[in-house]
Amino acid sequence: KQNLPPSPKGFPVIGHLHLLKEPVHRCLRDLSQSLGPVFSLRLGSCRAVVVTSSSAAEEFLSHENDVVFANRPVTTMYAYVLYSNTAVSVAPYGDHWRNLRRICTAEIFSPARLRDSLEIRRDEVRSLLRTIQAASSSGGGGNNFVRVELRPLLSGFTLNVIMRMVAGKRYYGEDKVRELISETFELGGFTYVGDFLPVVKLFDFDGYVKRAKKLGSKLDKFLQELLHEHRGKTEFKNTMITHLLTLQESQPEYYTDETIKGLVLVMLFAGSETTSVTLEWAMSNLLNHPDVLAKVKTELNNIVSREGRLMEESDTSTCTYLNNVISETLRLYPAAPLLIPHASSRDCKVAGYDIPRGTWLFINAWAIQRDPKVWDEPEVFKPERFHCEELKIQHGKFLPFGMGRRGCPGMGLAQLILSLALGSLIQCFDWERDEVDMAVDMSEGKGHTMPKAVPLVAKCKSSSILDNCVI
Ligand code: HEM
Repeated sequence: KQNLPPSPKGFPVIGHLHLLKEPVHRCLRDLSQSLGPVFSLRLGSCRAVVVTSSSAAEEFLSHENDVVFANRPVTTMYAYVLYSNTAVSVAPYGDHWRNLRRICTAEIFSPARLRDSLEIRRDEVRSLLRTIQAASSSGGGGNNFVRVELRPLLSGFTLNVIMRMVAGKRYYGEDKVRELISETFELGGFTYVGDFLPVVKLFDFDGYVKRAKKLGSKLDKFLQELLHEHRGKTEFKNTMITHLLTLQESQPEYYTDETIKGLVLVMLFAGSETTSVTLEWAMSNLLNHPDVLAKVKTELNNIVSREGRLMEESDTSTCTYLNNVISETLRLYPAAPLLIPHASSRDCKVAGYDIPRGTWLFINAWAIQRDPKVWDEPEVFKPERFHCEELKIQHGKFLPFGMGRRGCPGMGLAQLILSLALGSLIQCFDWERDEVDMAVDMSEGKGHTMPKAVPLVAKCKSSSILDNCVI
């Protein structure tokens, strides 16, 4: 008798699992065109609701319902990798999660902690610029444009920023962390078929459970070593781990080893690839829109270069057009197109529908941010639209960092990294497409963070500012 959201025709046992094709956000948007902005799917034994309109998103994640949907689905992968689903990104809503979020707000992302780590971000951006400068001079220097493969540079850069903030170490060139992170992404936390069809998990036909267990113990070993190093040595000052270990001494019940390891892992998983993928999309957009690129350069010349210096983090709030470019990139290419799935903790009624307890909730941010009912020329890259400050705070319409209680706590840090890195790349180099007459391919590849299908290769040469400034 329940009034459930509409649903397509499904099969016994598998329900609608067969309908999900990569890229899933596109496939769900297509389904919404016939089923409407709120529809439900049966994924094996799990029920899911998919939301594709800004008003419905706001209703699901608004004050009243936000608390009901503040849970996360429980998955096999995070049971092994994120300490029995207890790390901040996957923990069920409740006291433990609230405590983790409090630690994030007060001890990791507070303005004071971000100020403490400013030098790290500055240093890593300079190191990225030096690498590109070296490549451009080895290509003949002067007026010659040289080819640069940006993906490995950008992903190395963001991983180093996060690793240094967390553990005081650079990891560029060392493959251990990268391998562990990419194996985790490969196993895919919310897409394992065994979480929907328990029989698959029970017999572990594809060896997934075995791999997840093995990966969990490799990650734990790596993290325990990091904690051990930090306990033994005084050279690690001002890292997230030393800070949390100091707090552990006075409040051991809150800051257990497991809590600290879980926080470190989540920072690495949630913070590095999301940011590097966004930088790659932003550069790709700019190469396809040389007029926009020129406008960003002019803004940077007017605010920074005319003072004969390189961009600093303190400039990021003043460079509004640059920030609009980043917002427009996140609108068209959100690194978490379906956010992270939420789950309902009790039966509720939303948008006129009955939603049973335990329902998975997918908010299709990618589709909402391209909805022609909300956005003028939604498929066009137009940073000017963000001149209107209001757009950034209309939660249900622009939600690349999610919204409500489970919204991204790293948003401020991500914006600092994105703005400083993108601004510095544009200030210090002139950029053009690898093949001048051919647009950069903007198709989406496979993966949770919606990476580009074709890694970005661009051409660049040093700007005149580098003649006067030492990086
Ligand atoms: C461009 C960069 C980033 C994007 C687009 C992004 C986006 C998101 C989104 C969409 C969510 C889920 C929100 C929801 O479920 O409603 C999320 C959660 C989260 N993000 Fe980010 N994020 C970024 C960078 C970062 C960084 C740099 C960090 C930390 C170093 C971080 C840490 C987290 C954590 C811990 C959560 C889980 C929150 C919870 O479940 O309570 N993110 N992020």
